Amino acid sequence: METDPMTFAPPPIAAVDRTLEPKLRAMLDGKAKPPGSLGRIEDLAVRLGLIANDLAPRAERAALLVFAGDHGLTQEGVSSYPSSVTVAMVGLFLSGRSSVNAFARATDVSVKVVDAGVAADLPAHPDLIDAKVRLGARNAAREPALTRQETHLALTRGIEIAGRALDEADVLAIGEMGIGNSSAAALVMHRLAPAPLDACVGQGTGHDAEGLARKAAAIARAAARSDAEDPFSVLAEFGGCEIAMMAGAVLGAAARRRPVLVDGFIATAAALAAVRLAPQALDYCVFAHASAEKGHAAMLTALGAEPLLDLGLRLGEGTGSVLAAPLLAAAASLLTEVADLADVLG
Ligand SMILES: Cc1cc2ncn([C@H]3O[C@H](COP(=O)(O)O)[C@@H](O)[C@H]3O)c2cc1C
Ligand SMILES: O=C(O)c1cccnc1
Repeated sequence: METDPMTFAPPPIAAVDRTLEPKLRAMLDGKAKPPGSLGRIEDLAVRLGLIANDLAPRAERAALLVFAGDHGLTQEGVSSYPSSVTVAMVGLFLSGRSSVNAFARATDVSVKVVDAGVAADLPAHPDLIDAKVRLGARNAAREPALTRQETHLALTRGIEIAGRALDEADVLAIGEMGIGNSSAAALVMHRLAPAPLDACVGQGTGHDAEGLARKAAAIARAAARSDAEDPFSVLAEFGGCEIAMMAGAVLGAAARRRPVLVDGFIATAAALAAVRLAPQALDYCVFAHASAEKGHAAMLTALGAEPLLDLGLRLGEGTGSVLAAPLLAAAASLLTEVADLADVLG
């Protein structure tokens, strides 16, 4: 494993070979349907073919990793919920009774939780991956959330964990749990989109006017503390454990030439960091949905990305990425299972 924190090198990621696109389009046009009649599902099928570099991509089996971590920034009152909700929700994910578990059962997606940096020791569980970098990121309003060594470790573990998940799945889906992480994500967006702070700060779990002003002021203090703008330093200063590890997971999936379904605002901030570390990683990201969180639309625009769904979700956990997983399976099956019109007409 790479250990020099000053020299994080993303894994090799191949840019997709677009010469395959006309072939994929011709295949889709030849199916037993009017050309283009399946709209954006056809575009998705093309993307999956390019990602796999294969005319018969696979996308039936999706695995969700929920990256969990805490944030010292919560000491500044940035969230309307206490940090203890993070560990409580991890327990709920493991008992199968959260929103994302319910959606994952409905869509046949497997769920594992990654302890990237929850601020409590967690008992072992078969669906819990212990990748803890530290017991919660530091308070970014006062000091860097992570050291460079910790950031390096988080990225590296994310790459490895994604690789292992993809030994048993075709598609990686990412989601997160971490009270305070909409603030961390706002800071990542601010530096890496880049965008003015007020375009990046939103409600998160929900706030009244006073709460939102307190959140914005804490985020402004964190931003004033560091002028970091390279992606590795931004993850260290502001991102924290689960955002840095999710960025690693995006790189890991891309290095394996597999699609990664990116959830809402916080997961997209992690994907943005991954793309700034390795621009080719963007070809492998499928943005699941347009979150209702302020800032998500502008972050997607900065990435040149168009989300699949628009359902007004603003939860996280991977709820949006899990709901989008069947669309990938359907798109791939268009290429692999649907007859050609010429064969039907004889
Ligand atoms: C019960 C509960 C379940 C959640 N599941 C996801 N989040 C979401 O809310 C958090 C981010 O919002 P903020 O920055 O305002 O704390 C993250 O944990 C995110 O995944 C939840 C939040 C709560 C309260
Ligand atoms: O878009 C998201 O993923 C989101 C929005 C608010 C709070 N938690 C997550």
